[in-house]
Amino acid sequence: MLDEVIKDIQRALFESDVNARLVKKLTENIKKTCKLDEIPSGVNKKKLIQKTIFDELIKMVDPGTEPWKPIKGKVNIVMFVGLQGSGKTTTCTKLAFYYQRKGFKVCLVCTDTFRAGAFDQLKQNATRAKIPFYGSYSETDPVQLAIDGVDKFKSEGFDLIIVDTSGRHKQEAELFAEMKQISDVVQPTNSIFVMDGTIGQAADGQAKAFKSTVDIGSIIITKMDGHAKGGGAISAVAATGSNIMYITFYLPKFNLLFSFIGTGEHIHDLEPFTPKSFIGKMMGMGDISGLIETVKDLNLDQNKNLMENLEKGKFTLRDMREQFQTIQSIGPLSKVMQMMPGIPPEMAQMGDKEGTKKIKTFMCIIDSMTEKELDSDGKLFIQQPTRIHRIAKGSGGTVMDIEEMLKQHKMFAEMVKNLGGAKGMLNQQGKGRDQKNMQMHPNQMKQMQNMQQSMQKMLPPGMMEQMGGMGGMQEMMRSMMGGGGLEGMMEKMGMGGMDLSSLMGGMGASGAGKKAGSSRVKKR
Ligand SMILES: Nc1nc2c(ncn2[C@@H]2O[C@H](COP(=O)(O)OP(=O)(O)OP(=O)(O)O)[C@@H](O)[C@H]2O)c(=O)[nH]1
Repeated sequence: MLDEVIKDIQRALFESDVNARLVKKLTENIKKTCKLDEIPSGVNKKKLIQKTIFDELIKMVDPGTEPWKPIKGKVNIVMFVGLQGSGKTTTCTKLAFYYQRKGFKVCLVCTDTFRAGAFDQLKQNATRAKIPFYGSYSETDPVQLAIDGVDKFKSEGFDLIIVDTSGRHKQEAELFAEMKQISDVVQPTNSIFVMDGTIGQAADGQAKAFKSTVDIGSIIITKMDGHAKGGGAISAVAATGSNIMYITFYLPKFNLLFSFIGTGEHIHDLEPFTPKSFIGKMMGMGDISGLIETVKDLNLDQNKNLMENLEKGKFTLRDMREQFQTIQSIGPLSKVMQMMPGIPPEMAQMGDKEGTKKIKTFMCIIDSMTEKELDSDGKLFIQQPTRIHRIAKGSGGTVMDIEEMLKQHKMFAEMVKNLGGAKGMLNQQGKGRDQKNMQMHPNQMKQMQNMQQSMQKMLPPGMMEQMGGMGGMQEMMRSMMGGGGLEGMMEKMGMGGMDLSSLMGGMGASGAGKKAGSSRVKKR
């Protein structure tokens, strides 16, 4: 069994052009660690093999050091370099947006005078993301632009100044000379090399050439969109774009640190590179740490009004609107769903359109409410149904939409009330840790069932099965309500610390793997 699995993985890695020495080392390590003859009966050998492969793959992409991170309150100057079309300008805005969300005072400087339209592109991206920018239509000297832009933003107290430089189609002396001059005047705290993830073996030469000209601190690999195909260990390795595999497995050996990966053309499509998450996603295990980070970025506990209301067991329509707004700020729902183990990307995409549309409709409805209605518990709509018709007219939503939204709100409001406010919830969390089968009040049970039913209606077909059916969903919800929030939930689902074996068992991820694997076979 082990030999078979190893052969599969070797083939996949060779097909991906991964260096033969690395493949050999990986094989040796797996054989050394995974001594199947010595495993007592009762231990699931398949799971053990998968866990070993997981650990070994992580070792292959993990250089053991953290890439550079900006420090808040200091002037951090980041210079972006890379060939034309690698995705530099797009990635500059993505990175700026990423740190803006983390509370940095961020800005962008365009020094690309080579490509017509480069400044317009940066300007458009930056304006959309509300990020201050500097550039010029008349100044033709990139070095002067760099000096002026950086000076301006330094004097204005920005703590992260991102400088976009121009690219060329290939590695040319002119490009490197310009890059060096800008680097000399700007004195970047960190230079980031942006590399197109689809270039395969050309990555070596490119990385070496750029690294020998400026002191590159880290790499962002773009166009990794295809890599997140779910799947069991081996099929997923094969399903992964071959060129991307080559780069991710090979460049850490050059001592080049990956900081982020670009996963699409939109501003939200940037993810920190962490070996565990990367390999986990590759194996169809979701990205738990990414999910936790995204949730932390939302700073839900800093929403004073909501927290105060929850503590009192209150949940108004205004609170609901704030929740919708928060959800929107993290980008498309599919981004979050893709991080969840067992949900294949194509399924997440399916949920995206409908979910986002519904949230927009609900927000328009809430925006048409009066202050009194917003701060209410929604009962006044039952007492005076004419309010519903008024809102339908003003919001463009239908009476049915409004009723559906009010029903959702009522369900959550009652749940908050029944759980006895935030204090009650905390008590339940404590209990939940010790009690395997948390005792619920009949009211709570009913709320939970209602919630399950409406969630089921909102989920795309097939997703319910992915989540382990109604039983899986019940377990997840019980964990959410009683087991210490998201992290507790992961722990209960057997995903604390991304333990592969329990994950495979707990989530039915191998089933998702089969699907992804088979679609790959068809493609070839
Ligand atoms: N699918 C996908 N496309 C990307 C990604 N990053 C960038 N792109 C696209 O790649 C193309 C080139 O990106 P740019 O940001 O214009 O490239 P650049 O390196 O700034 O090019 P120059 O300014 O000419 O040097 C654009 O169409 C981007 O939308 C990514 O992560 N995934």
